[in-house]
Amino acid sequence: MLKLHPSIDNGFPPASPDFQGGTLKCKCATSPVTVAVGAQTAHNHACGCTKCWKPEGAIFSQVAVVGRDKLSVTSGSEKLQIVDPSATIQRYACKDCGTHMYGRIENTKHPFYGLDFVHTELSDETGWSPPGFAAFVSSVIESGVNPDKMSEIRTRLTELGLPPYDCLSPALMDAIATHIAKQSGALPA
Ligand SMILES: N[C@@H](CCC(=O)N[C@@H](CS)C(=O)NCC(=O)O)C(=O)O
Ligand SMILES: [Zn+2]
Ligand SMILES: [Zn+2]
Repeated sequence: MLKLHPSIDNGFPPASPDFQGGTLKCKCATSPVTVAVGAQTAHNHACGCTKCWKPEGAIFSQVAVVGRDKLSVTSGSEKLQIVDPSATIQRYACKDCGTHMYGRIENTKHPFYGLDFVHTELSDETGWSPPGFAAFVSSVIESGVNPDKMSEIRTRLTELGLPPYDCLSPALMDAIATHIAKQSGALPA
């Protein structure tokens, strides 16, 4: 069976109503970095891009967003370093185990400013919002996936209930374009 991501391959439970978040923990056996997320996440999805963190053996990342005011590093902050300071999303990774603990956008004009990116499978809690689509699917080829596998990958994603897109979902692409049009004046603010 094709393996996409350990939290996705066997299906996933629905979100728990009134779920209030949990604690993300890196993979270090001792002194792990911990991050408290104090709310349910939104827009959870599979991402095939080369920049998003993937667990061992996965070809997709699973990534969701939460308000930056709901996220705090609760231990091991000294082990965090920004993977690529020039990227739009500044991904804070544990320098010992490589796990990305959160991604933050500092550009206040960015459509997603105010949201942090998190991988909720790093938490032991259940009840997080499940993934709803797959983004940047064609990008898995950039990580070395054989292009001949793409049809099988898209079929499997669809079967799992994750419509595959080669950028973000239409709803998110529309939201980004609307934000940009309001900034440029093409649409009334
Ligand atoms: N094809 C590129 C796509 C990278 C990309 O654009 N990733 C998206 C989804 S995470 C993004 O918003 N990136 C912003 C960033 O990485 O800062 C790759 O796989 O590296
Ligand atoms: Zn670690
Ligand atoms: Zn990505």
